Amino acid sequence: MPRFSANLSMLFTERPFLERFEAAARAGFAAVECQFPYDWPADEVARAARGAGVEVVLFNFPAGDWAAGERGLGCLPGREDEFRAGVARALEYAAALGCTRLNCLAGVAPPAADAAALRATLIGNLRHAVDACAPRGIDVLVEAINTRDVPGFFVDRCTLAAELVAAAARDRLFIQYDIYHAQVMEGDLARSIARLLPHIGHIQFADNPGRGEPGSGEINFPWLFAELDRLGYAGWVGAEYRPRGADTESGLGWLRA
Ligand SMILES: O=C(O)[C@@H](O)C(=O)CO
Ligand SMILES: [Mg+2]
Repeated sequence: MPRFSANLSMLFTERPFLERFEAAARAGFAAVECQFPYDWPADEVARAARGAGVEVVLFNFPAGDWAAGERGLGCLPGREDEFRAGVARALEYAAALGCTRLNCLAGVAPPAADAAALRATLIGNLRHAVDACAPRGIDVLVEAINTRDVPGFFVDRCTLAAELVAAAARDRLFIQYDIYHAQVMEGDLARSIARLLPHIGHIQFADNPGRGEPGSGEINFPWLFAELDRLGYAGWVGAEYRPRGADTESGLGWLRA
């Protein structure tokens, strides 16, 4: 079985954030990840992870005004300074948490924006992020998000994420392969993972439809997890789903299968 991490932005949300680290450890996770740790002081997050004995394996760069509907800054012309300040802030947290993977969310394309300008902005920001992170031993990832859930998201397919990684031409820049988003937009999961494997730095999953735990939708996770082993994927696989039951624990049968 792959090495699983619990995404604390979606799992164990029945508890306050800083208590989720211990809950994940008790449930059997050796590692955790989250989307944004920035609402809590880095030293408090580090203390929670250390106290629970779990590794923090990934989080996102700051992604703009989330409450206002922004879903990332990477592709947005004119927001480069804000993106770069976010990289610096993420590096502060990564140092405190010992985290070596940071994910870049490209953002939602502004209406009538020039796609070439968005692409150039994203590539420039990815290069900046890698140039800032790589000397610290930190990988940068770019994640494709489905446009049914996030209409207009600029990087909507793993094939596009792969193309951007190639165009940026930087070491330590990888795809964050989210199985849920890939199933919604592209399907053909096993073959696309196999084809992109050398460029995948992290995998996340949820079932489809509904973004719930394995077994709540159409994806054959027992087979797919075994395929990740057969393919030799040695990275982390992040459980990033909405538990269907009253609490996270009741939906962890997949972890114990
Ligand atoms: O798939 C997702 O939604 C997350 O990985 C994320 O960070 C963007 O919300
Ligand atoms: Mg994801």
